[in-house]
Amino acid sequence: MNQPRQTASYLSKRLAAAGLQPVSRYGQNFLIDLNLVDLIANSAEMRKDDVVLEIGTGVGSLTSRLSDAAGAVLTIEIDENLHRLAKEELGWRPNVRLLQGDALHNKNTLRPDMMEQIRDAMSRIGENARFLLVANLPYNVATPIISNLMLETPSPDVVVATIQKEVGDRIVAEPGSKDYGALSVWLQSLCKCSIVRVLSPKVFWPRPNVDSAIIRLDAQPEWRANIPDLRYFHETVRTLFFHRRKFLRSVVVSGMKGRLDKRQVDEVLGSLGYSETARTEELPVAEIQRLVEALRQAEIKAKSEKE
Ligand SMILES: C[S@@+](CC[C@H](N)C(=O)[O-])C[C@H]1O[C@@H](n2cnc3c(N)ncnc32)[C@H](O)[C@@H]1O
Repeated sequence: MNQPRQTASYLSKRLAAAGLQPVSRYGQNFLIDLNLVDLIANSAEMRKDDVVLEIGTGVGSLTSRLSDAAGAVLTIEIDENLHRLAKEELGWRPNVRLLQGDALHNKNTLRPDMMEQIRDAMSRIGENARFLLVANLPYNVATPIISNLMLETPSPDVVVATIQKEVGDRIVAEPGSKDYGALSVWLQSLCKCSIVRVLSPKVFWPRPNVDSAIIRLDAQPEWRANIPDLRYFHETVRTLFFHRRKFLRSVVVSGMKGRLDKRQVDEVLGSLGYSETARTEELPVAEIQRLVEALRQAEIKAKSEKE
């Protein structure tokens, strides 16, 4: 089967022939530079024992490259019309499964049957199977998709995704910078994070209003194993960055309300040597991990004292 020639005019004609137009609420900005579609696929360094999840099939141009390189591809598209078009293009490929629907079950969870299919595909491939997310993600849901995927079983070994550049900057941000926040700490605690390429709006049709970036995340299982309670860590990091401008002490006191009192919070912060004027956004990732674990232990102690 011929690969679609993904230029803006090819795509607009193809959609028009099906009576369709890009739907902006679904973040339908299609990559029209085939070299960049290749760059995304190549950056993932796929193997035949990889199971790849693609969120946002579109008309399937990245999907066909994923199918060529990986063992199995599960691709999901929210738009019924695009799902139908992609099925016509890709339906003959034995290692591609196309799902129609929302990849997110709600803002904190991915669609359970999608994850079930990933697990099934991995068990079919066997013990060397890896799980990858490779996608040109819809920008409005890129952050919950990547963040929540890290809490799933399996979580991805590698993520290569096109996202809004601003989100990419937040992912790789260093402590003390304006972009450093909960997303940086969460993902940098679990993965080596890098920006592969910044993309101008020109390489998409229709053009988005913002720059984009291809990011790559490489999971580090030994880092993950150092975090005793991932869900607690995820939630608490979000709490710590909720009020960026406040001092750490007042952020922790308000975030831990009903769980730890002021004296208990001061004990934790004192034991870690934080001054009155410390701020969360200045703390390196490893220090935030230490702080969250100390808060968790203090909560466990406080609960056991109540009982
Ligand atoms: C940026 S486009 C990428 C399309 C194609 N993969 C490409 O590279 O040109 C994002 C796609 O995700 C789809 N989409 C948006 N929200 C979605 C969601 N919650 N679940 C699944 N697909 C979604 C859109 O309809 C759109 O086709």
